Formats: sequence, C-alpha cells, structure tokens
Amino acid sequence: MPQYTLTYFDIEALGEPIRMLLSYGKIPFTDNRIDFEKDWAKFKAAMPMGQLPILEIDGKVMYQSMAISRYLAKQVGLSGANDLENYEIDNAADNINDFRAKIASAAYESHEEAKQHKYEILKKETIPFFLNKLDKIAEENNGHFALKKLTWADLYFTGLINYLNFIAQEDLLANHSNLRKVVENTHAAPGIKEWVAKRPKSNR
Ligand SMILES: N[C@@H](CCC(=O)N[C@@H](CS)C(=O)NCC(=O)O)C(=O)O
Repeated sequence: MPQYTLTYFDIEALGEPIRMLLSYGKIPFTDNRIDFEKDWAKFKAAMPMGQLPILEIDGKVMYQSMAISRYLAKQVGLSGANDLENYEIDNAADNINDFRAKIASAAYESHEEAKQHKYEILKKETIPFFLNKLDKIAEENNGHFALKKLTWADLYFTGLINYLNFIAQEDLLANHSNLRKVVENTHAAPGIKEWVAKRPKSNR
C-alpha cells in the first residue's frame, strides 16, 4: 500500500477536501499539520509553489488542491464517468472556487480602508449572488452540486465551508437549505462520517 502524507496547516480550509477524499476512499494517510507561526517560514521555500496543501504519495509530491482533488476523486470513485460528467463536476467546483476567491480577496486585503470597502460589497452583492446561484444548483441536483449524486465538488464545498464562514464572518448556510443539504449528504457519506467525528476541532 502506498504511503500518503497530506501536509497542511492546522485548519480545514484547502486541506479538508483532500482529507475527506482520502477518508471516503478508506486510504490511510498521515495528517501532517504545520504550525504556521512557528514553522511555516522554515518550510515555505521547499514547497513547489511556496504554498500548502501538498500530498506526498510514496515521496511523489503533488500540489494544487483542485488538481489533487481531481486525481483522488478518480481513485475513489467521486469523479464523472465521461468527459461531460467531469465537465459538470469541474464547473461546479470552479463556481465554488470563484466564491472562495472573492471572499479571500476581502479577508486578505492588507489596506484597512480597502478591506472595509471589499467587505461591504461582499455582504451586499457578492455573497448573496453566489449563495443564491449555488443553492439553486444544489436544489436542481437534489442536495448535490452535480449529477444528482455525491461527487468531489460536494466534498470541495463541504471541506471549505467552515473556513468560508470564518473569513466571511457569517454563517453562509443560515438561509440556504439546499447548501445545508449538500453538507449533510457529504457528512453522511461512508468514511467521511467517521473522519468528521474524529478530526481535530477547528472553526476554519
Ligand atoms: N491554488 C493553491 C492555493 C494554495 C494556498 O493559497 N495556500 C495557502 C493556505 S490556504 C498558503 O499556503 N498560504 C501560505 C503562504 O502563501 O505563505 C491550491 O489550491 O492549492
């Protein structure tokens, strides 16, 4: 059996969809968590793109969380059966990633006034726009993001949601029952249920 090591920070965010994919596939992995304050400066230069997560499989270093997710999804049966199905899943994951990037752009803005301005637009326009669109997609897919069944796009959203709530500074799912259903369906999946019950507690 190959040795899997997922290296990320001690949070959910971009590492969590990968932890969920491995758990769903019942693939044992070392959950290596780097202390950002204490140790990150030491590791950063050695990372392929200066960032985390990375997944090592018998020493082969993989990076870019969505590329890793696509790779693992194929291994564990959470990708599509053909190009069109994969398009549907990728499309959903890209929508989710666009939403993530918009929120992150406000959260990591270093200029205080610009940050306030970005949050105002986020709250007034961007968040309601994306949540309504994503909730509609989830409704059309019976509590999933694509193909009316569990795919890696559901794990991508569910893995990110606590982090998105944290950086958006609100409960994004409060008024979106179809998105809550995606999270419930993902949490109920075999392997993921057990992972969520035992994973380190984090609010992001
Ligand atoms: N596109 C990359 C983005 C990775 C990324 O933004 N990683 C952040 C943590 S979520 C990071 O490593 N930050 C530390 C740094 O840039 O020094 C991916 O999806 O893997």
